[in-house]
Amino acid sequence: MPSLGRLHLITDTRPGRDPLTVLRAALAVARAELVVQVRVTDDATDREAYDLARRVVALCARYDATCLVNDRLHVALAVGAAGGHVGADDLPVGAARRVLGATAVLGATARDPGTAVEAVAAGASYLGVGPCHATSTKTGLPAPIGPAGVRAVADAVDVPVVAIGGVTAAKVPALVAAGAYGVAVVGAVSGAADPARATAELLGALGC
Ligand SMILES: Cc1ncc(COP(=O)(O)OP(=O)(O)O)c(N)n1
Ligand SMILES: Cc1nc(C(=O)O)sc1CCOP(=O)(O)O
Ligand SMILES: [Mg+2]
Repeated sequence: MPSLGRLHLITDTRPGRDPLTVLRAALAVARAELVVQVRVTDDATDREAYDLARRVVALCARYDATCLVNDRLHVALAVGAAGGHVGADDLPVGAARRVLGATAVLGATARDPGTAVEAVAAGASYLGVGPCHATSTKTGLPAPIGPAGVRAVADAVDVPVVAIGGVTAAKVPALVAAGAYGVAVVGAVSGAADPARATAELLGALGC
């Protein structure tokens, strides 16, 4: 299984955002340390997801960075991504593992230790854990679990824990101290005036 980067950038495809421009800026700074998760809005077509994902795979390949695809595992396979990420509304982790194969990177969302242990037993190779802090990027989330919630999950599993939800560079040290291996962000990079600088700040906070 490929080693996992510690900074995960999730594409922001909301209206007015320019995910590929943001990605180019982030890749130039983070290079192989970056994991890019292609996440499109639920109303996007598979063709739109495919078109974005194949462009992201090509950009990542220039830097030896990792591309994952959120939810749509057939798109991950179609574009030759390194793997995918699933949550409670997606294929179960075991089924996702069967789809992607034994060597793919497979992330699963876990908000508590019990779910985390089950996800790892079913084949998850890392866990997305959150929401750590309040976020306006995604609606319908439960209350933030904070660093203590991250610690509870990290103590229960032996795969990398990637903290997500309202993560900024300033919040990274407490999350790492709680056992997070890495962080996943949307707004901290996509919403920054200078995405390259924001990427550098996140990497610095991670100690990369
Ligand atoms: C790294 C990471 N962690 C959690 C999620 C959330 O996945 P999910 O719960 O399936 O929600 P959607 O992203 O599909 O709306 C994630 N994408 N990445
Ligand atoms: C896509 C997503 N999933 C979350 C979860 O907790 O499952 S939080 C989130 C959005 C993260 O965006 P930002 O970095 O802008 O807060
Ligand atoms: Mg999902």
